[in-house]
Amino acid sequence: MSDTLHRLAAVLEQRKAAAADSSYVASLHAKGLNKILEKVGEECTETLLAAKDCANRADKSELIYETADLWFHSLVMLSHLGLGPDDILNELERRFDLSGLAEKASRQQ
Ligand SMILES: N=c1c2ncn([C@@H]3O[C@H](COP(=O)(O)OP(=O)(O)OP(=O)(O)O)[C@@H](O)[C@H]3O)c2ncn1[C@@H]1O[C@H](COP(=O)(O)O)[C@@H](O)[C@H]1O
Repeated sequence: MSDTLHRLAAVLEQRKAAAADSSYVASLHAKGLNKILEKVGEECTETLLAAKDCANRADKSELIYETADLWFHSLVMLSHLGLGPDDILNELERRFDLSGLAEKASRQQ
C-alpha cells in the first residue's frame, strides 16, 4: 500500500520543475511554503469536521476523502522541504514495539 505513497511522491518531485499554470502541485510550490502550510491547516480542519460528522454514521466516505486531501497536502509540504514518505515511514518503523506510554514516560524522567 505504501507503494501508492511512493508513486505519488515521485509525481510530486516531477512537478517541482513544472509550470505553475500546468499543475496544481507546481502552483503550490510557486506560491511557497506559507501557502502550502495554509492548505495543510485547511485540510486538517476539514478532516476533523468530517470525523465529527461521520462518528455516528455508517458512511465514512467524507472522512476518507478529507483524510486523502490531508495526506496529499502533507506530502506536498514534505516534498517542498526536501523530505518524502520514507522519512515518515522510517520514523514509524522505528517506533514499532515501543509503547506510546513507555515513550512518554521516558521523556518525563
Ligand atoms: N492527489 C492529488 C490531489 N488531492 C487533492 N488535490 C487537489 O487539491 C485541491 C484541494 O483544494 P480544496 O479542496 O481546498 O479546493 P480548492 O478550493 O479548489 O483549493 P484552493 O483554490 O483553495 O487552493 C483541489 O484542487 C484538488 O484537486 C490533488 N491534486 C493532485 N493530486 C495528485 O497529484 C498529481 C499531480 O497533480 P497536478 O500537479 O495538478 O498535475 C495528480 O496526478 C494526483 O495524483
